Amino acid sequence: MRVVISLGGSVLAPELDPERVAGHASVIERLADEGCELGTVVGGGGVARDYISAAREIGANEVQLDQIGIDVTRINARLLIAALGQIVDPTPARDYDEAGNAIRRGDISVMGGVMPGQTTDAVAAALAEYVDADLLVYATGADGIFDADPNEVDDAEQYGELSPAELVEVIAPMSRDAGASAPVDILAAKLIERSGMRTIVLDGHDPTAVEDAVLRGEHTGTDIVPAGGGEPTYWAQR
Ligand SMILES: Nc1ncnc2c1ncn2[C@@H]1O[C@H](COP(=O)(O)OP(=O)(O)O)[C@@H](O)[C@H]1O
Ligand SMILES: O=c1ccn([C@@H]2O[C@H](COP(=O)(O)OP(=O)(O)O)[C@@H](O)[C@H]2O)c(=O)[nH]1
Repeated sequence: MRVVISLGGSVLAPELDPERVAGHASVIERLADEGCELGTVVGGGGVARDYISAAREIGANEVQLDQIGIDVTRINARLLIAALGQIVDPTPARDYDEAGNAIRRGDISVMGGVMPGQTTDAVAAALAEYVDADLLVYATGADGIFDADPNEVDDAEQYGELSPAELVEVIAPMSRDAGASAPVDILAAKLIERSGMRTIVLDGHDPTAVEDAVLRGEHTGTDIVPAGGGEPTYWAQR
């Protein structure tokens, strides 16, 4: 089973904590031990937002801010690689070919951002389509997609399941500025719609949530189920 995991910066590196990074790396190693082929895409987290807000104050434009964000995601990729030992491609992939080649060799691939105007959510969706993944998992700061930000609105309601077209509709009004917060960005939603990729969005603060979802199909987040997706049997295909 081939899986792409998007580890949001808010779960991997809200601030720098080596134990947190090691916890996520342990889960990735266990998934590899269970026979999963893995591509991992990491976000920028608090450090990226600090850099972006400082540069915005100085007068940087949105593309410059995105470039700063991308650089930080690549540093976070190196941090996760450092925690993953021997079974990982030691260099963060700069594009989808590099990531795909590493995965085909049997290595875990880790990458950050690739180009301005998007976030690592879109990178993960593109990588999942490129390597023909069975499953795409977003480990983020909320337990799925809600009708409002659940960290801001007390009675926000979760969508247990969405079609890819519904996902696009829910995500479309959210901000696209550098450093903006959304569980999945609009380009990611459109790529998921185009590819029909089976996708889960879940709260990744506890790294074992990803393991439960991938190996056992157990999670409390949002399932994005393409038309004709049928029963989610992917975890039985390992
Ligand atoms: N409709 C929504 N549903 C879920 N989360 C939302 C929504 N709107 C805003 N958010 C916020 O988006 C955050 C995820 O964005 P971000 O912090 O950039 O995550 P990540 O680091 O995982 O990419 C969530 O923690 C939540 O506070
Ligand atoms: O392909 C990419 C990936 C990231 N970014 C920039 O880097 C920031 C941090 O990445 P991301 O939002 O994925 O991090 P997270 O929200 O997970 O901390 C984004 O807001 C963008 O400004 C970008 O421009 N292109």
